[in-house]
Amino acid sequence: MLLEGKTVLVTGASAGIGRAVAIGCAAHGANVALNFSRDVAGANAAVAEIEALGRKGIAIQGDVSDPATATAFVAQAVEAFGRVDVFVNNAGICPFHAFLDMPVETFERTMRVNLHGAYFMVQAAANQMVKQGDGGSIIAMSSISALVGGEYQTHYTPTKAGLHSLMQSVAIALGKHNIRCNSLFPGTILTDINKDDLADQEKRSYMEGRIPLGRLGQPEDLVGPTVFLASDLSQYVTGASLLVDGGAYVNLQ
Ligand SMILES: NC(=O)C1=CN([C@@H]2O[C@H](COP(=O)(O)OP(=O)(O)OC[C@H]3O[C@@H](n4cnc5c(N)ncnc54)[C@H](O)[C@@H]3O)[C@@H](O)[C@H]2O)C=CC1
Ligand SMILES: C[C@H](O)[C@@H]1OC(=O)[C@H](O)[C@@H]1O
Repeated sequence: MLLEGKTVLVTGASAGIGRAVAIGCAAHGANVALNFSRDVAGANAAVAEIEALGRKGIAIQGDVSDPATATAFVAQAVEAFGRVDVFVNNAGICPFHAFLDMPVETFERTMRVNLHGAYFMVQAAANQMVKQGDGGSIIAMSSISALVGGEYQTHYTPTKAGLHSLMQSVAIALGKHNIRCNSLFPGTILTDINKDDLADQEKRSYMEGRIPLGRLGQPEDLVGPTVFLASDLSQYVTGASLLVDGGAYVNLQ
């Protein structure tokens, strides 16, 4: 088991990629603390799946845009499991909207959830890992959107580039503590975040056609890459990023 005995924390884990990754880490031996914002039923169902795998799970409610959520999440996870080995910053929103009339509130909310929230979560997890004194792994669910733009994502893509940049800088700041910090760059993964956008069949077919592996991603496609970065298999990997996009990024023509 690659994550036997490790404690993994995942934000935004009641649904989608976060939920798949939380359950996937448990399948590889970890106990998992889940942050969630509103979906109590989804969070409890994920904990039940983790427990069915013979691992411990705990769901802790909190809006990541509030910096106080970060310290509370880490403190409650430590109270439950004693330590933090792996922190996965996953929570995120992408309310698609045109650039020219982007509401200030939509812009600011996206920044606060995706980037400000990540900053304080990563800081809280890192402080706990430093206190423990034996290293750790921090993983940011960035995006292919860190590298390329989106017409209706002008508020979102900068947060994903920012997350990747944050991982690069904290990889330097935390290397002396043997805390590794890396980004995952998912392509288009079928979740609630893009359900409405991909309800447009023409757009969905276009997106599928861009992917050399011939399909859109599923949340479970992120489990292997996350477990790799969480585990000692990647012990010399830090400040890195990994595309998980079926090849979409390299497909110019
Ligand atoms: N689905 C996709 O195509 C891609 C998704 N991503 C990223 O993956 C991450 C997960 O997204 P998905 O699973 O696709 O979407 P999702 O909408 O299914 O999941 C997002 C999760 O974040 C939680 N969340 C939202 N705001 C929150 C807040 N203020 N506090 C705490 N939790 C909050 C939601 O409750 C939900 O559990 C996001 O950061 C997203 O940007 C990156 C690349 C592609
Ligand atoms: C929500 C989008 O479908 C998704 O989010 C990302 O980060 C990807 O680039 C996709 O555009």
